[in-house]
Amino acid sequence: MFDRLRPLAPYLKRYWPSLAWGSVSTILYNVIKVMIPLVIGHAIDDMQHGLTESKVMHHGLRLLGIAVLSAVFLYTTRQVTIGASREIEFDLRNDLFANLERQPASFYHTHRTGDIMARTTNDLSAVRQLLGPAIMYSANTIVFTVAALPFMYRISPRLTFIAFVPLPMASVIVQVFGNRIHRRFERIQAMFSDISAKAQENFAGARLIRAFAQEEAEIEKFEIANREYIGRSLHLVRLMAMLWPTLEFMLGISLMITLLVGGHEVVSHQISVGQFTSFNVYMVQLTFPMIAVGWVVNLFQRGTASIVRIDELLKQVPAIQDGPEAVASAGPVKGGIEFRGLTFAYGDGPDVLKDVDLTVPAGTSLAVVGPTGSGKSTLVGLIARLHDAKPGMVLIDDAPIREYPLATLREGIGFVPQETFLFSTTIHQNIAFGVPDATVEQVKVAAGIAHIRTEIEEFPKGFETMVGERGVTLSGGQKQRTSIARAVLRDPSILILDDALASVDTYTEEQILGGLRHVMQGRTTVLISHRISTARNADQIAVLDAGRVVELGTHDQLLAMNGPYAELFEKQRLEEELAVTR
Ligand SMILES: Nc1ncnc2c1ncn2[C@@H]1O[C@H](COP(=O)(O)OP(=O)(O)OP(=O)(O)O)[C@@H](O)[C@H]1O
Repeated sequence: MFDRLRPLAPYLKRYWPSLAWGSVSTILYNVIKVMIPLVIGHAIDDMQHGLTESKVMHHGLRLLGIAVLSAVFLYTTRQVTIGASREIEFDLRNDLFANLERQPASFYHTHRTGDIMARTTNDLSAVRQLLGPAIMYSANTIVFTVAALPFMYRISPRLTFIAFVPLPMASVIVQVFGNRIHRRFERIQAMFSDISAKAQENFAGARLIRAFAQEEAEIEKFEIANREYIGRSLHLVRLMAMLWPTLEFMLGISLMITLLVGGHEVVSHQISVGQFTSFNVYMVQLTFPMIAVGWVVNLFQRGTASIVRIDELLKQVPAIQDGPEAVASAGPVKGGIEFRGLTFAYGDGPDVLKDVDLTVPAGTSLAVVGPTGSGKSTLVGLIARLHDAKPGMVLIDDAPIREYPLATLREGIGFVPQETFLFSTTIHQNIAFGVPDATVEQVKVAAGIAHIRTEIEEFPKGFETMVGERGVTLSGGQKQRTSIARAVLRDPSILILDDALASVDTYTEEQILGGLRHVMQGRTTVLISHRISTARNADQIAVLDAGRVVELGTHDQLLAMNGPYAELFEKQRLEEELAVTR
């Protein structure tokens, strides 16, 4: 079990002063608590040998002193230990978030959001319980038992031995139960992740579910998963319900043995009534710490299961990060892009791009057209290192792309992805994302270039309008243009538009392209499109088909080739004519 706790070592080390102080408080608290039975024992013995008012007062004051001191140390124990567990929880949560934030997009394709959320909430809370209450209660039990044993032994070695006989049995029971609890808890946590993931997907895909009238079916599926979860939880509850009474029963037997054997020792004058009473008070004082062992074991089992799940996320090394070849002084990016004999596959999958040779001089534009699935998004994703090509296949300003630190590379790129994403905040904040010190005027200018400024200003709150869950829902085209404004505001050397004009009409498209042409003078633009109208003015147009560049040239050159581009152009021209005559 301790092996599994190893990931916590650096955190425990960081807070060792608190933990050390917590340990000192725990020891002092328990040492003081051990005095209570002794004082009571003395008081009872005094009753048999002429009790006076002053003696009563004396014992009373001693008990009061003990109560005050133990209260103080109990307070510091709880405050320091639970406080440290909260600090560690804080650090762990930050580290988890930071590591998740550095993961490439592919990580989120292979890990479900709900599962990640469950690990960062439920599992984290289980780890905190282990670090706080579990450690505190087990330390209390151990220290109190160690402190009380010599006193109990001094009263009667035989009685101590006999009273403690059932306890090893109790620990065996706890161990057996503990293993089962651990296994069941692991299954419960895994199921909880499943349920969270299911709920998250349902909320995110709410529109689709309504559109396909799948509410009832989804509710039913959720209910099945939920029933399974509760079934497994009840299994655990049953186990726990058996553990506690078993432990209490063992302690009851201990008390009974104490009464039988101790009573006999009192009758035969081996120990006094006061000593017998002290012994009993010790046994009662030990009851809760012993019962707590069962609960603590449960917390330990849960916590260790959870730390393993959290550690899996913490250990996840971002697949794309600065390597040894990154040159700290590289950059800033000027905008020259080259794909040299580029062949690329996702993981062990088939080649998605094959032998791509393309050069985009800084300050020029490249349009990429081609059928769906031909590799267009993959190609532009390689420029921002959203996925990594083999070394030497992608060059920026004639240097291998990996020589640029990721931050420098991405600072020089404005990326408008195919699927736009807006945060639940104001339109201003959404556009200024990545440029936190952008002025209101700069945001407005960027919105103007993306041809969305007037529409935003028509909202009652203008650029301060909230988007998403807490505000307005923008149309697909409005979202795309907000996303373009966001990329333009970064003042990038390379602007990448991945089918970013698909949701706007041809008139708006023309206006945006006109604005961009002006802004992007001297900078590099790469745009993906299904429409010839978007691509036709680019300095170069590459036609991709099944991962290969099948045609490359200007609009006029490609038309003259009479190949797939000319075919596409003709098809779209006819479609436009039909739309006009209809
Ligand atoms: N993350 C990924 N993991 C594995 N395969 C992927 C991944 N992303 C894309 N692919 C595969 O790579 C191929 C090219 O996809 P890509 O998105 O680059 O095409 P595209 O030309 O941009 O298509 P579209 O015009 O439909 O957006 C497709 O076969 C796709 O299934």
